[in-house]
This record gives sequence, structure tokens and C-alpha cells, in this order.
Amino acid sequence: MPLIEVTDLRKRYGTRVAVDGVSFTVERGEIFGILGTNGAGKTTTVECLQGLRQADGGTISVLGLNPETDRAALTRRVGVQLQESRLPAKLRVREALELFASFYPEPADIDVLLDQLDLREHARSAFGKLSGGQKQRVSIALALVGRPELAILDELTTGLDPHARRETWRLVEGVRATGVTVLLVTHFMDEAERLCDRVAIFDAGRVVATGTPAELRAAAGESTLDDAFVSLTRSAR
Ligand SMILES: Nc1ncnc2c1ncn2[C@@H]1O[C@H](COP(=O)(O)OP(=O)(O)OP(=O)(O)O)[C@@H](O)[C@H]1O
Repeated sequence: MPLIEVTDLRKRYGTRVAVDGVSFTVERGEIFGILGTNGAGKTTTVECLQGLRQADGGTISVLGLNPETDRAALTRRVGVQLQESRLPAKLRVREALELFASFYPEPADIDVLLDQLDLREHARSAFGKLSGGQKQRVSIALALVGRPELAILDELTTGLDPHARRETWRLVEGVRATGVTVLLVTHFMDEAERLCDRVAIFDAGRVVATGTPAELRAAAGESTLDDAFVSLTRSAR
């Protein structure tokens, strides 16, 4: 059984259709990318997967659970990357990890996590004093502290320099190597190409293509995922 199965998902806000019949599956152990044009319905879809929004139609199964009715059980098994602004500036890195660990029945060992994310030397630093890359690593650590089976990472490397982006990619590969399935929402084609086993391309509330980055390049007859993305989303308009 797929780890995530979304079938004909529909969601509107008033008269605006945000998600218009989206279907895709994510297998256990994959890094699966959700790519899309602005306003394509990516965030709405991911919020429905977490049980944060109620769908108007279709079905969703995450880890065999229904996010709308089993949200509490799901929350214990899914790690979500927080946007950095949601953490108080004075909170120290270790304190933040300890606080989040207290929400879970069997949290990760915080020292192991600090080492894994190269944060040991910043354990006593206030969150507000960290660099962008360090903050990003903390937000990934917080997503992993509950030892999730699925990690949802949104805008993983936005605002990071090329070195920090590559470091973050290596971290995500390391996370997957420990058996965690990763759902990655990104605008960066190089990131998707480098990290994702498969991607779904969203455009105007629909999935216009699903496959490995190589399959999508071949289907669009393009040599880069960037060009394939432009071609696939333009032809859907
Ligand atoms: N709370 C809301 N109320 C009304 N309309 C909304 C709301 N949230 C999103 N929308 C609209 O629904 C559509 C899909 O938005 P969504 O945020 O899911 O797209 P997205 O793919 O995540 O976009 P982006 O890449 O720009 O972040 C957009 O037209 C957006 O304006």
C-alpha cells in the first residue's frame, strides 16, 4: 500500500477552485517532490494531507489513516518543517528540540539529532542569532524529533546560499537513508532533480505530470527539468 494515496482531491475557497481533482501516490522510502506554478494548489493539497483543511471531495490516505478523522494519530507519525518565524528568537536550539520532543511518545535522541544535523556547537545558541542555513537545519531537526515515518518539507532551501543548499540536500538524503519518506514542496528544479525520486507537477489545481525527473524531461522532449516544467505547465494552460 502506498504511504500516501490522494484520489480526485477537490478544494475550493468560496468560488475559487484551488484543487481541481488531484491524484497521486507516494511510496514508502521515496523522496517525492511537489512542484508547481504559483497558486497551483500545492500548499492547499499538503494542508489537506495533514488534516489542516477539509477537502470538498476525493479521498486521502496517509499511513493508512484519514487525515480528517485521524489527525491526532497522524500528527504523531508525520513531521512537518515549520517556517522559521514561528519560533521565538530567544529560544535556544536544544530547548526548542526538548520542547518539541515532549509532544511525542518516543522522540529521537536529541544529541544524535544535533550531530546528524551538524548543530552540536549551536545547541546553546538562541534561535534568533543563527544564520539562515542554521535556522533551516533547526527546522528540519524539529520535523524529525518525533521520529516520523513521513517528513513534509516546504520551501526547504529558500533563502540559502549555494553551499548551504547543498549541505541541506545531503541532510535530506541522510534522512531518507534512515527510512523516512520525504514529501518535498519546492519551486527549485535543480533541487527536485537532485533529490526527488519522483515528482508531481501541479498547474492550476491539477497534476499535469508525474514521474521521475528523467521521465518528465523525456516526455517534454527537453534536456532540463526546468525546461520540461515550463513546457508541461504551458501546454496545460
Ligand atoms: N485561505 C484562502 N482563502 C482563499 N483563497 C485561497 C486561500 N488559500 C489559497 N487560496 C487560493 O487558492 C489557490 C491555491 O493556493 P495554494 O496556496 O494552495 O497554491 P500554491 O501552489 O501553494 O502556491 P505558491 O506556489 O504561490 O505558494 C490560489 O489561487 C490561492 O489564491
